[in-house]
Amino acid sequence: MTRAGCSAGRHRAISSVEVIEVGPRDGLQNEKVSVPTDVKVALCRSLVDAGVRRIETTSYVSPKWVPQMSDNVNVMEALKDIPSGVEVSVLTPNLKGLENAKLSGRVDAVSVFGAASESFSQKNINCSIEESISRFSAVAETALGDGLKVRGYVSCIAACPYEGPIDPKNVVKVWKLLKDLGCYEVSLGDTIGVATPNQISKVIEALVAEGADVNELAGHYHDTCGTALTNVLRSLDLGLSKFDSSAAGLGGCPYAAGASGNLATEDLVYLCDGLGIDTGIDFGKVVCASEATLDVIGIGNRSKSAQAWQAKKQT
Ligand SMILES: CC(C)(COP(=O)([O-])OP(=O)([O-])OC[C@H]1O[C@@H](n2cnc3c(N)ncnc32)[C@H](O)[C@@H]1OP(=O)([O-])[O-])[C@@H](O)C(=O)NCCC(=O)NCCSC(=O)C[C@@](C)(O)CC(=O)[O-]
Repeated sequence: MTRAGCSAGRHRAISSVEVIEVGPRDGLQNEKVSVPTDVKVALCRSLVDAGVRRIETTSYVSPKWVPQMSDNVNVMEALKDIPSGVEVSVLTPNLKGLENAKLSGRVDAVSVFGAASESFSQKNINCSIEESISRFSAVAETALGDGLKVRGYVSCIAACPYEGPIDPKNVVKVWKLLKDLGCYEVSLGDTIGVATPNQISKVIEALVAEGADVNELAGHYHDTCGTALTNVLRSLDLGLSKFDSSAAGLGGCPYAAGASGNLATEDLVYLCDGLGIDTGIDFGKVVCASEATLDVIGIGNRSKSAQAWQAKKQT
């Protein structure tokens, strides 16, 4: 049976998936409980020990806007010795963020984060899309000149918490601008976690029609409506092999009310393991990696596969 807009079963041709662990940043930026620096650092280390090879450790944003990330300098100082084979990335919305990130000495890639919605751009980074691109341009030029990689995000690829549905054309517009700045990869954010697979297809197909290389796109799907994994499956069908996820399904966005956590890394790994797709990540180790963080926050693991694994372990 062929699904609309894609050939069924193409995911079987993908033999490995790159997991970009965003829990320490996207996961923790929105938690009400402030997580101590040493707990964040231990989370990052345990995730790397579980096999994570790309990790977004923190963000260099205004501490007034996102106080949960205000210990960025200390987090990065403690992570200086993360093995060189692990790509460490951080969010940098402007030159001030970039300059601070560079001081850490252990950042491989910086991420600029734009949106396909004007309202979200204003709420999230206090400027229009056009102004954000001009700021990102300065960040990208300096970062690339300093030998850093630059990653791009497009938020609200399917819907915006303030404007509702978003036309894929707006996603294409921002993707092009980010690509022109020199982003090696653009992460497609279903920021409020409402997209369904056909919407994801429309966005990816619109990008590919305008020349996007699927190897330079990543899926960043929140799981508010329980569709994140199905969106991964559809993305695999369409050739994507890079996905952002968050240990234990932590997360949300401070400027997207009601948005729940990211796709859980455990669920992504469980799916890939079942499909015979290599992630390099040990499922049991990644479940254990977030335990101390969850204890501090006072919540359980939000991943269904992790919950099942934990229940089985207790019997
Ligand atoms: C972008 C700004 C800084 C503009 O904020 P602003 O207030 O317009 O900036 P400003 O240039 O007017 O500066 C105001 C103050 O902020 C300081 N400042 C200025 N820049 C920095 C910086 N880099 N680091 C530290 N401090 C900074 C600056 O020094 C000044 O300090 P003051 O003089 O008042 O003491 C602000 O709006 C901000 O920090 N926003 C937070 C954005 C954020 O982190 N959002 C959540 C992440 S995005 C997301 O979750 C979506 C994503 C990526 O996951 C994908 C998806 O799911 O879709």
